[in-house]
This record gives sequence, structure tokens and C-alpha cells, in this order.
Amino acid sequence: MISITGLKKTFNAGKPNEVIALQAVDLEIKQGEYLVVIGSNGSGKSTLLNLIAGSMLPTGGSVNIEGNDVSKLAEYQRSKWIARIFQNPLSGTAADLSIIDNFRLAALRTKSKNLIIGKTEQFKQLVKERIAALNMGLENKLDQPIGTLSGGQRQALTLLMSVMDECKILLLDEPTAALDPRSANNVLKIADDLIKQYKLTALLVTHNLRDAAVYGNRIIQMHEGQILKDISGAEKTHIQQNQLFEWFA
Ligand SMILES: Nc1ncnc2c1ncn2[C@@H]1O[C@H](COP(=O)(O)OP(=O)(O)OP(=O)(O)O)[C@@H](O)[C@H]1O
Repeated sequence: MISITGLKKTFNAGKPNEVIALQAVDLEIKQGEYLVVIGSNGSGKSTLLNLIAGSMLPTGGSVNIEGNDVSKLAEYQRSKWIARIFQNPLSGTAADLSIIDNFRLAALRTKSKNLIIGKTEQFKQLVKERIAALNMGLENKLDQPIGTLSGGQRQALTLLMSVMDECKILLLDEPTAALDPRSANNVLKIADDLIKQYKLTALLVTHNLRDAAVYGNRIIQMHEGQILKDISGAEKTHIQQNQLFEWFA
């Protein structure tokens, strides 16, 4: 699904403040895999996500998605495959627009010219049903500005918008860092359900080792721009939070 070969990123190359953020990373991520990315501050986790999303271009190496070399494609050109959820719940939605209008915008993002899609009553009903399934009581607030919702509610809706938009890859960049523990838990559970239901390939960057132990079917640990550990299968299923903590010793 995602094939990363020799991926490198150097910031300020040749200058005194040069930083090698990624050093020739190789990584194969299978379709349907839910990969949790952990690692200390500055180890290259966000850089890896940025290079997959196309929000920055690599210094070397390549990113392939479904056999397409996307290494030189801009972020918007990769958006037919990729949706990204950020730490800040304000990212990715238009605060002054209603919930339903935000869903319309998201639906139009990858379906340019077919402006009718988001306007129909059928579309509104579909959005209402999907929102009701989140069990957050938001289905009767479709005309309310999305900016009036809590951070957790917005993150949940942003997730839903992404999957309704038929993305195949979900990039979760510390999506719960700004949320209280209960909301954080809800958002990660919703993400987990959506990833399974829509058979998405997902990457979750997190500093929360409990979440890293609970969610996903593979964990990588980044260190100084390289992959230090990579576990999956039964080893991932049985790993405990305290064992992950020891990785940081
Ligand atoms: N735009 C940039 N310009 C210069 N250096 C950068 C830039 N972005 C990242 N870096 C550097 O690259 C290295 C990797 O950063 P990155 O944000 O990928 O780490 P991270 O693992 O996501 O860290 P954190 O857990 O703190 O979010 C760090 O040393 C960082 O300072």
C-alpha cells in the first residue's frame, strides 16, 4: 500500500544549523495495517508523516502509494488517497460554517465539478446517519457552526469527514494531544472503529504509550531519524505499556 525507500530529509543542508531529520528510512506498510509511531521528541515522527502526506518534499528516496511514485506530488495531489488529522481540533474544518456545510466541503474536495453532491437532501440524510452512529448526540445539530463544538466533538467529526471522503490512508498526528482523557479515549475508539469498518491503512503518531499498546497492529519506534524497533503480530498484541516505556531507557 505504502512503500517507502531510502527516505531522507535534511533541513538547512550545509548550514551550521543543519538537521538530519530522517536518515534513509525503508518502510513497507500493508493495506489495512494500523501503524503506531512512537519515539522521543525530535526523532522524526512528524517529518515521516509530512513526507508521506506531501506537505514537504524529501531530500532523497521515494514514497510509493498503491504502486504510484508520489514523491514529487504536492499535498493536494495526494489527497485522493490521504486524509490527515492534526493535534489541533481547529485544523481541517471551517469554524464559522455549519456541521453539514463542513461535510459538503469535504465531499467536494475530491469530487471537483460535481457540485450537486453536497447539496442534496440524500447527502444530508447520509451525514445525519453516520453522525448518529458516533453516539455523540450531534445528529440534530447539523446546522450549528462547527466552531461551537468541543475539541473532541470536532476531532470525531473530522475523522468521519475523512472516511466519508473515501480516503484510503489516514494519518493521525497526535490527534488527541489537546483533548481531555475522556474525549481523547472517545476519539481514538472512533478512529479505531472507522479504520476497521472502512479497512483503512492508518498511521498514528503518539506520545501516549498506553494508546500505543492498545491500538494498532504494528508499532515502530523512531530514534534520531531512523526506525529503531518494529513489532507486529502477536508481539504487538501482547505488548504492555511498561515494556514500551523500557524502550526509551
Ligand atoms: N521545518 C523545519 N526546519 C528545521 N528543522 C526542522 C523542521 N521540522 C523539523 N525539524 C527538525 O527535524 C527533527 C525531527 O523533527 P520532527 O518534528 O519530525 O520530530 P518528532 O519526532 O515529530 O518530534 P515531537 O515528538 O517533538 O513532535 C527535529 O530535530 C526538528 O527540530
